[in-house]
Amino acid sequence: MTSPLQILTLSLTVALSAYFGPIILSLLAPHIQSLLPSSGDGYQCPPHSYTTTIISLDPLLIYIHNFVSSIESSSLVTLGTPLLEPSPVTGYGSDAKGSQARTSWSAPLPSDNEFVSCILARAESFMGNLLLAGRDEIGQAQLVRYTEGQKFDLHHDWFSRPRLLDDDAETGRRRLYNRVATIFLTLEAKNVTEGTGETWFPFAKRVWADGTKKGAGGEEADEKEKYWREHEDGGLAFKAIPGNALFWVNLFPGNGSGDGRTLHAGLPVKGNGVKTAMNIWPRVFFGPDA
Ligand SMILES: O=C(O)CCC(=O)C(=O)O
Ligand SMILES: [Fe+2]
Repeated sequence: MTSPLQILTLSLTVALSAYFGPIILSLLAPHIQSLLPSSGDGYQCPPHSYTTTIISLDPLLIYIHNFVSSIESSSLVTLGTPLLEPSPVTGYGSDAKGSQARTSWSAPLPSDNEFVSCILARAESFMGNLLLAGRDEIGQAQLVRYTEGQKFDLHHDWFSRPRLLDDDAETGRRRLYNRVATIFLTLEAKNVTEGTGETWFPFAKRVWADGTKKGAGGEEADEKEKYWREHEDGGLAFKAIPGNALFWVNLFPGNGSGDGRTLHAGLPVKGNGVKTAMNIWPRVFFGPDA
């Protein structure tokens, strides 16, 4: 027989769950999707939860914290790893493979994969008014991997002359494009030691570069220095931290020409370090066929 104490306990449990249940659910809701399995089954693109810090205003360079979750990172790495090949260098007019300037591995990522399309949509929404709907494109994502000694020497991501879109070859349309901006996202950094595998911008200056070491943020500024440092040869070097990304604008807004101050390098990964990252290069189109 059920005792009065059991009935009381049961009623209390029901009442408490009815009261606290919705509160607990609403607290968990933003995190539930990122806890789903990495197989892709049942994955639904969650709303973003990144935060941003403006590093430089001119050119615009923004540090993005937690652009992707660890589930998203590992799924992208798993997806792209079997596709990796020696990296081409496309910025200088030809797609030379095996260049000594860029010794990493890379792979285009299929845009129809649910993780890739989710991150591209996130990137596109981050870009806001930089892309014109119906004309411009977010482009194809690229996975890159660096192992011992691999690097990408100083370069720009923009093309010195806009390129013709290969996809137009069959239609006779002649659309010219350039990479208006870059989102460079670190997905994995295994055994990547301090001072190695960084992304270095020799001309980057902090907004608050006024000769003093710290910004107005005080302790907050100290905290942020975990993510980047002043490089001994000038500019700023950003550490490879999984989930975090760099966003910068490659082209001058007025005439669409490339901004030389966006020069950057992927510094060598040393020892048994492995850095895996993702490039997103949104395209703006020019010319009468755009
Ligand atoms: O590896 C890096 O830190 C930068 C890579 C890069 O600049 C590129 O792939 O275009
Ligand atoms: Fe680059």
